[in-house]
Amino acid sequence: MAAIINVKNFSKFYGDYLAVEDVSFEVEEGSSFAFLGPNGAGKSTTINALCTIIDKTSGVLLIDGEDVSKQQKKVRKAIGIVFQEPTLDQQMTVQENLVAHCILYGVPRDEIGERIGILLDLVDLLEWRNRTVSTLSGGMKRRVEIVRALVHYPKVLFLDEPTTGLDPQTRNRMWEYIMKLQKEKNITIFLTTHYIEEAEVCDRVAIMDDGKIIVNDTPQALKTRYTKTRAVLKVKDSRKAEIYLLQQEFRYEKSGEYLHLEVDDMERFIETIHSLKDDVLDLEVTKGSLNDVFLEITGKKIREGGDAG
Ligand SMILES: Nc1ncnc2c1ncn2[C@@H]1O[C@H](COP(=O)(O)OP(=O)(O)OP(=O)(O)O)[C@@H](O)[C@H]1O
Repeated sequence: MAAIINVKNFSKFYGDYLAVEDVSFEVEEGSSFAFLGPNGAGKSTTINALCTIIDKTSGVLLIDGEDVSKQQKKVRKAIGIVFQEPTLDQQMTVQENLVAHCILYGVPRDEIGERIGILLDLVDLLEWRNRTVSTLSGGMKRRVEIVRALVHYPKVLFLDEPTTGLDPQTRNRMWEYIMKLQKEKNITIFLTTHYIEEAEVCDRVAIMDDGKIIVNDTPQALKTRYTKTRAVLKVKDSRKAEIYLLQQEFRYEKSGEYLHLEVDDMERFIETIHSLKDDVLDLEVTKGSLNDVFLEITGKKIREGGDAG
């Protein structure tokens, strides 16, 4: 698949301060890409440069083949943005906010009503279209913002901490809506978040620290590379199993009926389980979490300074 976002050697100085240093990455069309990092890592700077809100110091940033510094109008039409801070007009109705956005983005007038209707329906807000925004809940407002970001049919949707401050249930529902919209419209999602479970369901995860991208891979590959796989084993004859594990040089701990071990070499582990198969009563194998990956790479917890919601 082709890359729809293409960043090469991007750097950004604020005065003398180098906030982003020589960052390169690509995002495939139709995929979801989570951009993680501790506070001050340079995520907003990168997203703002891609969204034409700030200019780069050096490098090349392309969206759908267009240079974000030179083709700002084209790029703005190709993207939708949902920021953490709400930007809807509180005194206007849902419909009025969305129509104003459509006009600004040159959506053909005879399509405006239908597009708004379809998208509001997808996020279960059709019957709220004539309500004043100030009367909606936080989660509903955020859904309206997502509809607004999509109503001009962008190819890329930028979500900068879109669910911060929402309760866990609303966050889950929001995320379901986002995934549904992504599938139906084949939109590319570029997400920054402090909630690791939102990154977990993305196709790729990049972790930024101190202005640089440290890793960029699938969640599964990151977990395999940066965390330990652990196994918990229950056997009929624990002495026999323990002797075998020691012979095979596995480190293990005993806890009640269970043996806990670290799996450094999956092939050797599978062979071991195969040899013990007549004795094994129960087996659970778990990889470390994306949280563990984040901690291993940055030395910080992802929610440090983030919203604890
Ligand atoms: N306008 C600015 N002027 C000077 N320094 C800035 C400016 N904007 C950001 N910075 C600095 O650049 C660095 C990167 O900031 P940025 O906002 O991109 O980080 P972030 O990863 O988005 O952090 P957060 O998770 O807190 O939003 C930080 O050290 C920040 O203080």
